[in-house]
Amino acid sequence: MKMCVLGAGALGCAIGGVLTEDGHEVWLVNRGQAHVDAMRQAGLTLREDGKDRQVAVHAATRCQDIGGTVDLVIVLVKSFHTREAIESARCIVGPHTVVLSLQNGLGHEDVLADVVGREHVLAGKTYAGGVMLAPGQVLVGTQGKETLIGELDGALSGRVQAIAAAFNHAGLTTTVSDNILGSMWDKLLVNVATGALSGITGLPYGDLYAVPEVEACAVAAVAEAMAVAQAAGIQLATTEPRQAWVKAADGLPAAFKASMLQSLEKGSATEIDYVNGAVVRWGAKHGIPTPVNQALAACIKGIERRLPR
Ligand SMILES: NC(=O)C1=CN([C@@H]2O[C@H](COP(=O)(O)OP(=O)(O)OC[C@H]3O[C@@H](n4cnc5c(N)ncnc54)[C@H](OP(=O)(O)O)[C@@H]3O)[C@@H](O)[C@H]2O)C=CC1
Ligand SMILES: CC(C)(CO)C(=O)C(=O)O
Repeated sequence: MKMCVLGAGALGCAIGGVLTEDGHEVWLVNRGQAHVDAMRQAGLTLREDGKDRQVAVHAATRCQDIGGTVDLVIVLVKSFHTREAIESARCIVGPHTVVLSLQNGLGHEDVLADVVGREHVLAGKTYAGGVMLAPGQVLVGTQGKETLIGELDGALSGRVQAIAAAFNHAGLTTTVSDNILGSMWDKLLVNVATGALSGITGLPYGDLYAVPEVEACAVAAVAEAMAVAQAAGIQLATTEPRQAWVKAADGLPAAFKASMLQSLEKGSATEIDYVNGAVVRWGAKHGIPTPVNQALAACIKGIERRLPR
């Protein structure tokens, strides 16, 4: 399959790297010249289980450099860059191209559909992870981590099954979901549990999980989000709020920092509007109060305001 990872940063390089190793023609598109130059010169370095391996990859700063359309675009820019990124990728979207977001949070599919047309768009979420170590080098956390993908209408189409088969063959444990909205909300609950609280406290997981008041707040935020999902008719696999809190730390070391904290430490904006902010918006639409998520979002917005501009 010919693919493009649009926004090949921490997670995009982890996923794009293993797909390349499995023989796919994968273009890693990232606007950062230093990162692209490093990948072109020395290949992409994947660090997994303490060992490094080099993968020869196609890397570009612009989709125009790919030459022609692709079968699959995997969107992995941060949420607030989605529109700009997909607009720059129109030249690689042909009549049969599928566009799949694996980003955290809610709302990306509408933005993608707006630009390329809803018929091109699949939805997805992943529990895989990646950390940028240096330009051209990423820490890969894909083994045993589930990815769920699906058609927006729940159809078990040939194209979604073909993509799942390709991902599975490459070692990305992937399931086709006939309830992708539910799967997306299950992942949202995981991010609601720890994202904002990590960002506000500045704590890595080992310390975050040692504070009972933090856990109580996380569980309350997830409970609100579950009430919103229920009012919106979303079918969740999560049956009680604490599951999301436990799942958020599954297999991660004590030193792990949630992506929201990593963003703030880099001086970047966070995806709060697409995570707790999405819960607040959906809550308002369905008449469910969301004071905990509102407070968490407000605190992160305040912290973002302090960042140097
Ligand atoms: N990292 C992880 O473990 C996980 C991440 N996710 C989700 O995946 C998404 C990506 O996260 P992550 O990989 O951590 O983020 P990164 O910031 O590491 O990667 C995104 C990259 O996309 C680049 N970019 C932004 N706009 C464009 C553009 N128009 N064209 C090309 N490149 C662009 C960014 O450049 P610049 O830095 O200049 O903005 C950045 O290098 C997020 O939604 C996140 O929530 C989900 C699960 C786990
Ligand atoms: C790793 C995980 C699942 C939970 O912290 C995550 O998605 C994030 O940090 O954004």
